[in-house]
Amino acid sequence: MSELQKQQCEACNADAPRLSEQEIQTYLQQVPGWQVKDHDGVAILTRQYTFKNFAEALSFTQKVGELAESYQHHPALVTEWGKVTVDWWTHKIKGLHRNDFIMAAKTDGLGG
Ligand SMILES: C[C@H](O)[C@H](O)[C@H]1CNC2=NC(N)=NC(=O)C2=N1
Repeated sequence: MSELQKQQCEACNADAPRLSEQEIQTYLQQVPGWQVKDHDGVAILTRQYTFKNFAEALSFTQKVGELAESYQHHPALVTEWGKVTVDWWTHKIKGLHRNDFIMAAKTDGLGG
């Protein structure tokens, strides 16, 4: 299990600072497969997982949903045939917080 996977999300409020570009680059190295994309000026951490069929993609989506509920930190999820796209960001700060990288590492731990 990676260091990020073991960490807990801390409560994040609107005053929490967004990660700097340098911090983002450092954290990205710890979650191979994840990328940062820009959505209307908001940085989002994204990854696609592939599966054999729709049922497996849906089952993984459900697991990510349960993880999200347990941490009260919620991603955008797109489920397609053989594919799930997971986007993490922190709505309250309109950008990336360390929590998003922790959740990305925990998502990888679900065995997608
Ligand atoms: C009250 C509740 O905990 C907040 O609105 C949470 C819900 N889930 C969340 N999920 C994410 N990804 N970012 C947030 O800022 C966020 N806020």
